[in-house]
Amino acid sequence: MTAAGNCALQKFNAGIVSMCVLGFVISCYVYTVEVKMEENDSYQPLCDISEHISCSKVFMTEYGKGFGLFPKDSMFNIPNPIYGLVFYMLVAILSMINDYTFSAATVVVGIISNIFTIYLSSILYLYRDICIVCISTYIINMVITFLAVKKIPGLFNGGVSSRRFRCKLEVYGTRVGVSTPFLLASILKLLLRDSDDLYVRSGFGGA
Ligand SMILES: C/C(=C\C[C@@]12O[C@]1(C)C(=O)c1ccccc1C2=O)CCC[C@H](C)CCC[C@H](C)CCCC(C)C
Repeated sequence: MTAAGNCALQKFNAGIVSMCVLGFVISCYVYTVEVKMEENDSYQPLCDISEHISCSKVFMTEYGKGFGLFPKDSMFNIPNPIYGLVFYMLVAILSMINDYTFSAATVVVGIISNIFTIYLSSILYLYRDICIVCISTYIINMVITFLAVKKIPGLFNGGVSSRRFRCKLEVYGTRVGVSTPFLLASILKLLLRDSDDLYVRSGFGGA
């Protein structure tokens, strides 16, 4: 059976790629919030809901750049969401290659991302902060790793899982593939327009 005809693989790939798109969009959002916060002190992002449910509280700490692991002048001391963008792009590419080595690599990268999740959530706990966008990326990383592990048996011919899946997702798969860039663009536009409103409002407050 060819990889393309294996519906189990298609299902897992569609799942992983969807999670990567979601993670990519969230990372874009986090990055725009960080940029706007640096431009304007009174900017209030949508993810700041209350004192303890706040995203901006941790973005501006030393852990918001290079995960707080690198010295200030290091070239790795870049905003965490940039790492996120590279990570989700990498996982999406790796997962679409239905080869044992690349699938194993997806699992390894997924496990590394879960180690970062444990580290970052312990920092959220120390700050007694609930950062919704951060926690969403933790859940996404867990789902990606779970799907990447489940995909492995489907790589082998006559894998146990392949018989159970009928190719219902073939249509869904192509539809997602075509519309994803458009969906992504409209979500981003919506998010940016919303935060611009807040930006203007808070700007008027100060003027
Ligand atoms: C938006 C994002 C994570 C959110 C957040 O990082 C944010 C924004 C942050 O400021 C923060 C502050 C304090 C505590 C927690 C947080 C976070 O939660 C992306 C994660 C993606 C994932 C966790 C990346 C996995 C890392 C790769 C495997 C690459 C590592 C590369 C190494 C060279 C460092």
